Amino acid sequence: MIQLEGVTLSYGVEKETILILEGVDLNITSGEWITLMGPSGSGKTTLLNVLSGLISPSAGTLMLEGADMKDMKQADRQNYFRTNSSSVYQQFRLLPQFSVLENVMLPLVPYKKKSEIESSAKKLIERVGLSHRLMHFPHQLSGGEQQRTSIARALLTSPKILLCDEPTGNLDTKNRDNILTLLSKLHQEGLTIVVATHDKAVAQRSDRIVHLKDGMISEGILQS
Ligand SMILES: Nc1ncnc2c1ncn2[C@@H]1O[C@H](COP(=O)(O)OP(=O)(O)OP(=O)(O)O)[C@@H](O)[C@H]1O
Repeated sequence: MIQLEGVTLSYGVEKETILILEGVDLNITSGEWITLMGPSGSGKTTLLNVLSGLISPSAGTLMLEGADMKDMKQADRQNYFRTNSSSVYQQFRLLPQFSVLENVMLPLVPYKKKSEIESSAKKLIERVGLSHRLMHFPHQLSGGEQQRTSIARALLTSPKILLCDEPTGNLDTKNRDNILTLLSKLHQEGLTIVVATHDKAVAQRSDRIVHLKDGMISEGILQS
């Protein structure tokens, strides 16, 4: 589905070049759940940002469904990422002035009429168990409810790959388990998932753990 070969990312800060990712090789197969683990600053979020198209590698190859990203027109590339991948964040990133329903509808508001999006959004809100919270605002929700709202929002575009950055980082154990159960169901239904986390309980649900250290993949362990 997505292959990274020798992906390197560096930033120029003042006169220095800082290497954030170095020669990352990673093959993400359709339907698998990969967990990225590694110390703080090892490059997990940066790698997710490369996978979501937010950052382009400085060197190396990113193959999207067999096509080299470098050979794609910018509009095709943007369209690929917009329609194939969605992200979930530790801080939820819901818009405070909008209701649960409005937040979940947001990704498609620029592209479709609201009347066309509303029923899909409501189905997803039901899916994450929040139908009774439709018109509530983020500040009226618990952390777990906010994260379930953000997952519903991420699913609105029917992505093939879900990229999650510390999705349970702000949650207590019960809410973490709810989110993990939801992610596991989505995975069983065929969604490809990549999660960056420090939490071993999250990693245990995945097919594969990829360890990052200083921007390099240090090992990959296959779980039974
Ligand atoms: N725009 C930038 N300019 C310069 N350095 C950056 C930039 N973005 C990230 N970095 C650096 O890249 C390194 C990797 O950051 P990243 O956020 O990917 O790590 P991480 O593994 O996700 O960390 P954490 O577990 O703390 O979230 C860090 O040293 C960070 O300071």
